Amino acid sequence: MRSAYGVETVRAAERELMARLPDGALMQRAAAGLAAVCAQLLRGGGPGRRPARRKVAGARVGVLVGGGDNGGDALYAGARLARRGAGVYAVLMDAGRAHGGGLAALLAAGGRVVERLPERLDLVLDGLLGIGGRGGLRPAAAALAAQADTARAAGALVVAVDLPSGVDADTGEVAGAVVGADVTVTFGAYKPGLLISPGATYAGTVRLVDIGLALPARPEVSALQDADVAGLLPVPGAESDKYRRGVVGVLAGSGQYPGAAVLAVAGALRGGAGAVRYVGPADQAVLARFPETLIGTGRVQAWVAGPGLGDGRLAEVERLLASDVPLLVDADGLRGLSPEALRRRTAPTLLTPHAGEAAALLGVDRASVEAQRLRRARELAERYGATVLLKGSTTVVCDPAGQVRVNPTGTPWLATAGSGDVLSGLAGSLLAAGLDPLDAASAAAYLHGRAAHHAAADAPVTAQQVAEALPAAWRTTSEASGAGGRARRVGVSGT
Ligand SMILES: NC(=O)C1=CN([C@@H]2O[C@H](COP(=O)(O)OP(=O)(O)OC[C@H]3O[C@@H](n4cnc5c(N)ncnc54)[C@H](OP(=O)(O)O)[C@@H]3O)[C@@H](O)[C@H]2O)[C@@H](O)CC1
Ligand SMILES: [K+]
Repeated sequence: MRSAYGVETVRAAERELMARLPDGALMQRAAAGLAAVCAQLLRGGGPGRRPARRKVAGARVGVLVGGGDNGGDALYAGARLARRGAGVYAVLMDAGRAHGGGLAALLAAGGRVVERLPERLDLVLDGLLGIGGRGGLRPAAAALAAQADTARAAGALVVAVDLPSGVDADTGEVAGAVVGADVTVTFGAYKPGLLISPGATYAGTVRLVDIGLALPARPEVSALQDADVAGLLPVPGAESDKYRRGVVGVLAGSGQYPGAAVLAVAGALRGGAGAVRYVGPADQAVLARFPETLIGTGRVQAWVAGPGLGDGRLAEVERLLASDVPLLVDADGLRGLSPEALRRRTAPTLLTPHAGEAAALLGVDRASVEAQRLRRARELAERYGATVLLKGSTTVVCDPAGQVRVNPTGTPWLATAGSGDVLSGLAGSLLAAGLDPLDAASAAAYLHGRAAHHAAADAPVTAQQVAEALPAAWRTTSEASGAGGRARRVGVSGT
């Protein structure tokens, strides 16, 4: 699991640790880790944007230095690289405020202060601002961010110190100019802004340097990895039958959108429930494609309601809202949903909106959801008293208690018609198999992204192909974690 902590938590942990260490020790730990990653990149061990130099000596390194400790880290790391023979050129955002010790170390190691970044750099360190940055970059910082972009376009690797300057550490929000990094070297803990777009997009590959912080057990945001997901996936035991494995009901499709029913069932069949029950007018289309589907109402352990329903069947969604069965509501089912109806529910509810649907539920515009994914997902979960999976560039899952997971496996190829229907079927199936909404939603998003990678292989992909690749995604996730066959046993009670 990748665990991310917000600025206040990191600062508190830093204070606690600094009180027990000699002055400056933490910054030296950070700078040493940063310089080690830079040396590795210069030797060719990273995302290769230009031919590897194979050595640090003779490399040309630019350093953008802000007025706080982020600039201090960058200066000390620059000094370490200069001592190893690199030519290091520092541009100070505000000469009067650059970290004194760091600047002295850089100059003593043979580094130079220059007015602007020189040409033909191999690597640029972005030490403009870290967790002390607030709001959009001011003009002087924005001008230096633009210099980083120019150097990057000319082939330099850009390494962000702690986080790309211009990214909000707590939310991933970006207001205006920002540094686009190839690699971010972050200290002590991942920050939420490094895992959530748009921030995650600017961070590139994130490397964590341990500086010895003691952090709370519960992270503010986490991103599941293979082993976590493998541990959640339901595996039938010898005593399982289809009912014990859980039955998922799918209320989807309409005369206008029969395909949504087929795709939701396609996802549900690959999600670990023992059987899928379909209710709606697209039964012939569903049966033609999946003869194993049960048709018509009957007992289920979870419902998926909404994909392709049109607006004629909202009364059926309302009936499910009044039931005591776990319920996933997606797409058309989300229209006109009332917070009161959800809050009255005794069983868990999972909402799976995309940005436009989330915007409608919150009464805000879509752009504000895209720009503030974490904030908006939290708001939705709180207001509706439900777990929310907000689909998009970074899928964010948030439960009413404020636990947040972000999905690391997404791909832009998933922005294709019907892929959300597959996801809701899959997540509903995991709910029926007994996972709680937070786990069902985050495991489903993970597998769904993985499946898209399998199916797309860097080319356009259809929702049906994503559904068909789900078993391969399931297998690779289990195998990569070494948990093949050892995941949790399912047996749903009360069937
Ligand atoms: N604490 C520790 O133990 C350790 C901390 N470490 C490192 O310290 C970093 C945090 O350092 P920090 O607190 O000094 O803040 P930092 O990120 O340098 O930014 C402050 C500067 O930015 C400026 N500024 C702010 N907003 C701005 C904007 N929008 N546009 C432009 N400028 C803006 C602000 O100016 P001011 O608002 O004061 O005028 C001030 O000059 C952390 O990320 C990590 O790298 C590591 O060494 C490990 C040990
Ligand atoms: K930075």
